Amino acid sequence: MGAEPDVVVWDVPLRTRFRGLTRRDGVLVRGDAGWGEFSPFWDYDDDAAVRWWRAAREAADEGWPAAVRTHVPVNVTVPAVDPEHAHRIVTGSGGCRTAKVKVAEPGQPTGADEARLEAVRDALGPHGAIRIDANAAWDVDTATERLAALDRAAGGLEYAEQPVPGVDDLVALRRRTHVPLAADEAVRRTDDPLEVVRRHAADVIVLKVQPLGGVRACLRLAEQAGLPVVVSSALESSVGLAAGLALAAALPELPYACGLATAALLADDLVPDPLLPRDGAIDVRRPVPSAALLRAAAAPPSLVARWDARLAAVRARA
Ligand SMILES: O=C(O)CCC(=O)C1=CC=C[C@@H](O)[C@@H]1C(=O)O
Ligand SMILES: [Mg+2]
Repeated sequence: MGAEPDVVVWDVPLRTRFRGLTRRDGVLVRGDAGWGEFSPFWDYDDDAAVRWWRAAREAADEGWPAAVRTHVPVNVTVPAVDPEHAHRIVTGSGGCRTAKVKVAEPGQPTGADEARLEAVRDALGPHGAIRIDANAAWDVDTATERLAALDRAAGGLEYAEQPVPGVDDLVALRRRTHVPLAADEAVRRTDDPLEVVRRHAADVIVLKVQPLGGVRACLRLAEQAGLPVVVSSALESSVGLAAGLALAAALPELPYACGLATAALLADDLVPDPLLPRDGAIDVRRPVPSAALLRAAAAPPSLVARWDARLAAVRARA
């Protein structure tokens, strides 16, 4: 057997369609500190992907700052599935007491979101917390009306993540709803991630390690923001999730469950001991990929060629 390669292109199926995807792919790179993950979604251009590359290099070359906690409470992530499926996902989540439910999926009939939220409430019980994520699907009027209806259907919403697209819309909506608002795309898809904070556009900010350039970059943002932070995944393998976990573990305060339980959405993983919750929390650790699982998840040659070209373009910009 030869030495293991230091760059691996992987490709695994999802259990359920999520964000329009049925598979997830990316690159692992190995450095002195361990493996890092580089897996920008294909709708991020090469300039935007530079931050994802910095996060991968930080993981591979430096590792992460010290943890101040040993486990991180997480939400179960419920894709835009039918009510029975949503119920099963929550009851099989590994004890999560918070659920994040995707809503406003294009093409779904009226009432689908309400039915999913009722099922999630039934599965969680009265003391669980339910948050929704609309991925910027609504305008301000629609969001005002939908948040009132979904707040009722859920028996109370903890918050709504990015119900409307931009900072202006969040500011306007915030005056018209009592549901707290979390900013995700308004933080990770902009050159000015703190605009939401300066303009009082959100109650909570969502931080994702790869799109924001690494654990240390996120820790700086959290400190400057001074708002509650929810660390969420970018649907990574457990290698990439470990960086999110390291961020959540290093934050001085962690008032909300984090969106890091997404290994459950992947049908395969790259490590023998994926980062899945037990009793609603994930233990802070850094799992190591196995050669056998990397071989099993190896991408086909056409996809390897696409990633090689993308890596070269992004590294030239970094
Ligand atoms: O926050 C979670 O519960 C899981 C992560 C998650 O929802 C997302 C991961 C990756 C891409 C995004 O479209 C999506 C999100 O919008 O937050
Ligand atoms: Mg989101």
